[in-house]
Order: sequence, then structure tokens, then C-alpha cells
Amino acid sequence: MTYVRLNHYPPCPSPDLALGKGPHVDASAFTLLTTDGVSGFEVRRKSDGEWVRVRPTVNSFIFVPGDIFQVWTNEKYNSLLHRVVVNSQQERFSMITVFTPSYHTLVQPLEEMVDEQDPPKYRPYKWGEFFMTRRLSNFMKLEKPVIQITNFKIRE
Ligand SMILES: O=C(O)CCC(=O)C(=O)O
Ligand SMILES: [Fe+2]
Repeated sequence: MTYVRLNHYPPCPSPDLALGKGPHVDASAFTLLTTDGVSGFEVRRKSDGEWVRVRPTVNSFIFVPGDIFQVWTNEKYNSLLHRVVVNSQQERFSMITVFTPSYHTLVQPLEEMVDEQDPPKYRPYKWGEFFMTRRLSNFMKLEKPVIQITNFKIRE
């Protein structure tokens, strides 16, 4: 399943107090992000935890690996923590194309990514169920915490 979402961030009178979108990783396999040339997209650098602004380049796509990428590659790659900062001067538009498997897919480390030295780090999970639970929990007050891929992590 692939879907497209358009985001609009109006100018914000207090950009120090608000974010356009809080820190998150996408649950997708990967997301392609394209923007209108106004900056705001930031990624968290793993080495020192700093937020780094990505220079906006029009007519290009930014590849954002999501949770499924991390599971499929058995953590040879990690999902990317990112956020959106707003500014008081300019509105900003972005478009994301989100690539996810079909509803009934079982997500698990790919055969090619595991061996005896590097056994699977995740139990299989049902993508459709994961997605629906995550989607609904965005709007509901739940007793349980939001579903995460760490729920399926195999501890050594
Ligand atoms: O607007 C952006 O630059 C990124 C948006 C984003 O991360 C998202 O919609 O998941
Ligand atoms: Fe995102």
C-alpha cells in the first residue's frame, strides 16, 4: 500500500514554543519526502543526539527509512528520527509518499539479512494490525501504550 500526504505548516508567531511535527519515526518501510524549498525538516544525528537541519532542495526526494526498513534489514539500517520546525515568516508545504506492504504482510527480518552470527532480532508482526492499532491510537485515549516495533524485539 502506498499513500501520499500533503502537509501545510502556516507561519507560526512563536516558533520557539511549537513544532510543526514532533519527533517521530515513520512506521513505513520508507518515505519519500519532497518540499517547496522552505527549510524545517530536521533529523537527529545518532552520534551526538543533535538535531540537524536538512537543506531543502526542490525537485528532489529525501529518502527516510522507517521502522519496517529497520526490521527487514535486521538493524543493518535504523529508522530515522525526524521532526519539523516552523518559522514566523513563511508558510511551508511538503509532500510525503509513504511506502508500506499490503495489509496481510508479515514483517520480519529478511532471509538475506540474517545468519548464524546475526540471528533475527525481531519476531514477525502483522503489518495491517500494527498500522490500524497505530492509526487508531493517534486519536484515542488508550489504557495501553502505543504499539512499537520494540514490542516484537527478541532479547538476547
Ligand atoms: O513535512 C516534512 O518535512 C516531514 C513530514 C513528516 O515527517 C511526516 O509527515 O511524517
Ligand atoms: Fe515523518
